Amino acid sequence: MIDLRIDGTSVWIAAVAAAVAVVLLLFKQKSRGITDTASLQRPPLVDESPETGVPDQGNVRDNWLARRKRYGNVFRMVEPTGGSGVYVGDALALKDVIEQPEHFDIGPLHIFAAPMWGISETTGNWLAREGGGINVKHSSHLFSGSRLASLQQRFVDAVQRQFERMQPGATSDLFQQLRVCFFQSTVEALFTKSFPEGQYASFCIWDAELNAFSRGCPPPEALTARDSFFNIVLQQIDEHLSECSLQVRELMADLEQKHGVSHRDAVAICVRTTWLGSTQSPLSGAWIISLLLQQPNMVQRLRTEIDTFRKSTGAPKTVGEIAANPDLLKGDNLPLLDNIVNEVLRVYSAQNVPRFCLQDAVVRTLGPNNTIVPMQLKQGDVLQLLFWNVHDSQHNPQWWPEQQGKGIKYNGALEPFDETRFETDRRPAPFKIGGETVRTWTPFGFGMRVCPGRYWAVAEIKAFCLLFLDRFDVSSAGPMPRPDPQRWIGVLNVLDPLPATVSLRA
Ligand code: HEM
Repeated sequence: MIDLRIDGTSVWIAAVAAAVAVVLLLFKQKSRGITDTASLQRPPLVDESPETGVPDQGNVRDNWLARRKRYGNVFRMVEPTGGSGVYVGDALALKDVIEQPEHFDIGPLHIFAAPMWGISETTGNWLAREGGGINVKHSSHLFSGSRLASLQQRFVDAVQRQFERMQPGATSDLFQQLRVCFFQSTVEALFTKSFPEGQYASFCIWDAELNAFSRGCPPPEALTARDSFFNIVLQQIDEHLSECSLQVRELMADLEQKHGVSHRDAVAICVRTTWLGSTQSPLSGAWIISLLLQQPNMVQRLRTEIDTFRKSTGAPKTVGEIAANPDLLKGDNLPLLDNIVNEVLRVYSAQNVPRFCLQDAVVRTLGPNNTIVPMQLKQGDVLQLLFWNVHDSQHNPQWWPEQQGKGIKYNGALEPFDETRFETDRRPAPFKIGGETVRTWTPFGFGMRVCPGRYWAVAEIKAFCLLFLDRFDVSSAGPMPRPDPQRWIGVLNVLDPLPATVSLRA
């Protein structure tokens, strides 16, 4: 997931703005034929909000909330560095952006972000043009159907190996332990069982520095961490390709043979996909178990749900067999688990993805009483699409109504956790405006750039949860850890440890 933070220290946006001239040149040809709003009656520019407009709140999350309170769901922010970005958290404006890829593209941003994964300038340019779309489309194919099933089986085998090694009886930071297990299982599933252990701490150092890589000045320790991860992936591919997942083998073959990407760059694109698959999912897995430990009654209900389902499947299946089969994990079979995963994605996953405005364009935003307020975006604007803002139940109670007595607001979370809001009769529906349908639930984005790993993400989070509950009991769990308000945008990082003792279930 693309994690571009809006903290005061970030000069990412400034770097992008400074390079706009280059990008515009690159995209001159592409922009031909796009309607220029000069010929239309111009709606107002997205409000310009001077940096001084809202006092610094001390962390990324509270800065965002204060700005939203003052400027609404779509606003231009002038960063302390002088660069500017437009934050789009309005359901209708998001639709307009996503559905006009000819106006709003992620492509140019690939050029700046390429060093994050060791992608060369040439391939960064290819990704910025046709390569980005090709890669997302091919990845969607790789992470679905029978290919997904084989990857999921590898993931489940890897989780079981990890869980076998967990020390029952010891008290430790369970949140951290779970993240590590999930991460290791992900890389073993994608590559091989011999993927060296102990990489997660270094991965996190690198993962936190997308902004710095994008502006060309990563800290030395992040560069070392990236290179170390890159070299392990390179070694896995060069020395054990036949043992790697279908996903890795087919991605490499497609990039090298069909698109003429160099071997090193094909590896770098694999590194990028692995990174995208290893940032959010391990955190989501750890958040879900942490939440369950706060609600023993929910654990009991989940165990009953899985037992009932196991027995209903003709020849009874083991939990491992169910966890390895993405079809069996679907919401119709295990509705409580499905609702919990959705609510984790809603409350503990603050989605933020960037787009670049290729040509002056108008987007519609929602005004009071279902009115439509058009706003103008300028060529060169860097947009941050905030899907999570639409999911915010406190901010949008019309789509996410609360029910008396339901939901628990945990320490540091912005809103109550209430998995019942995804039950059939409460499930969020898209809303209609003038006969047009607008989405209100998009944890993986939508349209041409929708997350190609979404089915795997959901299947692996569910499998991780089921395998854990099947194998372990937990005692003396500490309180729910708080999400880190400084690392707000992207799936939420954790601020506190979760001390807990695991024991094997009888
Ligand atoms: C909880 C887990 C995850 C969440 C919430 C998530 C969410 C997202 C979102 C919101 C986007 C951007 C969509 C857009 O630009 O409009 C995205 C892109 C992407 N995700 Fe995921 N994702 C998750 C897990 C995964 C996994 C497991 C993989 C695969 C290993 C993956 C691979 C990708 C790729 C390849 C892209 C496309 C980036 C591009 O445009 O080139 N994601 N994801």
